[in-house]
Amino acid sequence: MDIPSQALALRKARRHLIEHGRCSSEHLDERLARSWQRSLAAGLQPLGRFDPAATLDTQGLSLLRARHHELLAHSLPVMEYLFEQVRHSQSVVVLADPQGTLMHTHGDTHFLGKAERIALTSGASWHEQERGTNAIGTAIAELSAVAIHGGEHYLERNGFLTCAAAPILSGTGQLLGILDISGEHRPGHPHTLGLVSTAARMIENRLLDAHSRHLLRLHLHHRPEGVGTVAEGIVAFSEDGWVLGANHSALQLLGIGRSALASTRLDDLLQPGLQRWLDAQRRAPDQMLVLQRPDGSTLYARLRCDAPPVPVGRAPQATPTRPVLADAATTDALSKLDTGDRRWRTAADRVRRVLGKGIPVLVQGESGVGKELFARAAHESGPRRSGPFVAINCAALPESLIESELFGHAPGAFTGAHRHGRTGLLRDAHRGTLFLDEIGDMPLALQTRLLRVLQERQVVPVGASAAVPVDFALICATHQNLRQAVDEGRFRADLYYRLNGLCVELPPLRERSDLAVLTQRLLAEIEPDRPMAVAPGLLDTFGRHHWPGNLRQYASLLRTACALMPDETTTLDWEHLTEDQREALLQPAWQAPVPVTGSRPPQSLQELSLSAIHRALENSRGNVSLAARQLGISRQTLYRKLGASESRP
Ligand SMILES: Nc1ncnc2c1ncn2[C@@H]1O[C@H](COP(=O)(O)OP(=O)(O)OP(=O)(O)O)[C@@H](O)[C@H]1O
Repeated sequence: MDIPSQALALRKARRHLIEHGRCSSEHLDERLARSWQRSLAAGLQPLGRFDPAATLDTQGLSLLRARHHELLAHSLPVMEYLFEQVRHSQSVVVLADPQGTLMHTHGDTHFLGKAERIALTSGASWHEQERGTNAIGTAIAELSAVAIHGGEHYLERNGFLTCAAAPILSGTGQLLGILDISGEHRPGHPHTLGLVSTAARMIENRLLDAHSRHLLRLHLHHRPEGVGTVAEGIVAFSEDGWVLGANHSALQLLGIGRSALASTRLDDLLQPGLQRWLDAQRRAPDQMLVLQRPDGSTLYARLRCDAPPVPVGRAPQATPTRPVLADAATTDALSKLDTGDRRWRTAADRVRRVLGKGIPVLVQGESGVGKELFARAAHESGPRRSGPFVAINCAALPESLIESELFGHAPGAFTGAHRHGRTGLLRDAHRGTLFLDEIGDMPLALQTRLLRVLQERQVVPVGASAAVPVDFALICATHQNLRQAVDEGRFRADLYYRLNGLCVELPPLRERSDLAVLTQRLLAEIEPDRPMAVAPGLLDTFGRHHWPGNLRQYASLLRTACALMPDETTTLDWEHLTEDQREALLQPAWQAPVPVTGSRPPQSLQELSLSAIHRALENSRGNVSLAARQLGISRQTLYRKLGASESRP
């Protein structure tokens, strides 16, 4: 149909709808007819007004953004790029959650004013049930990219809009969100749908990569030059070759549907088999693999693995167990803390297996790695979650009080005792979880009493004669090497074995592979109302820092930096850090190898100046003021030059 006859058909369909209160499929294409039908069934009137109650308040919006922080983090740069492409077309770029609630809008300020009047602002819902046919709502209903122009909108009041939206899917096909461009309805936005679909693919690929860090990934295409582009297929698979996730292009290239995920092995789809690729990759990590499909066609691929690859020569399993899909896996409290680090995830998976089985858990890790948060999440993920979680820091309790605090005491048991007695923390944890932090610091005499409680499952309060039964799950934590404490006689061996049912170790921050996502999570918690990001150069510096205080120190740095940032700023950069923080972050620079030049001489003026800065920092042993004085530049210029170099790809 040409444009005038389309417009005529649409007018007829609308008249029919208004006059007869029914949809006429005669004048509409199938998809539009389905959507109008759904809008009608939702009780919406084409000439009706929208209900303002469908907009989230600030708190609701903050919660929504916190819940989707990872999607937001990966989408924001793409949205900015997308907006550059439509800058002069009176448009906004919008990200909505899977229910059609707008989470972020980026756009033309003039049009944003207008958009605000039609509720195209964060917090508003554009679900079909609320607003009838529109690109966001209809893309959700149809689970495909959709453009809705002018009068195709079900509500007449939205007829001045043209919108194009594409779903963003996870590697297992779960709807994560909707990307949309909405603008004034004018003829001639022919490329917008393609643009928004490509941008959605970019976000999907970034998310799939981020979510699959713990898996092996093949990036493939039917041309070698296509690998690494937005058109590439990405397939994520387990070490024993089960396909666990794939983007749309990969499904097409491999000739499989989503239903094949978790039930198909790559060896059945591509030759030569997995072990040969792993061996090839080990010999030449960046080489392009040439793979054959069963129909004889060729695919080119690069293998990526952030985790250590399978040992060479490992025999393929005869009957590998079918895996559980990541999305179908738990959405418990532990998984909410999981930001993708493989060691952290392994610890969480192991703890999940023993929850509710009466096996004590010992969490080890440096101070500030999040042991208590982990223990609390483990409690909330297990069958005792409706019971209490009682956390005791054994190092912080005064020795004179620790016994009565833990075991309770009878009324008037000693001078200063509570008149009515105390139940004690062990009994407070009844039917819940007792978390003993810094267990390595518990005095030896108390270790003996604790051991008795754990063996007999009952407590005798101080000054009482009768024992009281207790029933709690036990999680202990320590930053000490308990085994060594046992060897040195500071910790009872029998208690150590009793506590150590399952021992897991949480990685220090400097060794985590998920810094970007973790940062995003922390920022979303600190600033739920601002979609924040860290400048890439600064994030690289964070990634190289030693972080002796681990997550506690990092969260505190981010918190201070966010507080110092102007309200309208959303990218955290060097200038938002305090002087002390900048100094501390640059401290390791003099220890690290000079990053730019390596063994080759500097190739440009910028490299030359950077190499001079690193040398000066080396000479001043990290003292920035001294290095700047030696170079004859201000401290600000030194930071700026370092920052600029770090944000270069
Ligand atoms: N996954 C996380 N997300 C957000 N914040 C976190 C996370 N893990 C830790 N933190 C932050 O780090 C701080 C320290 O966490 P936590 O007290 O659980 O560490 P810890 O290992 O038990 O420390 P310590 O050994 O000193 O007792 C918390 O107050 C919190 O601010």
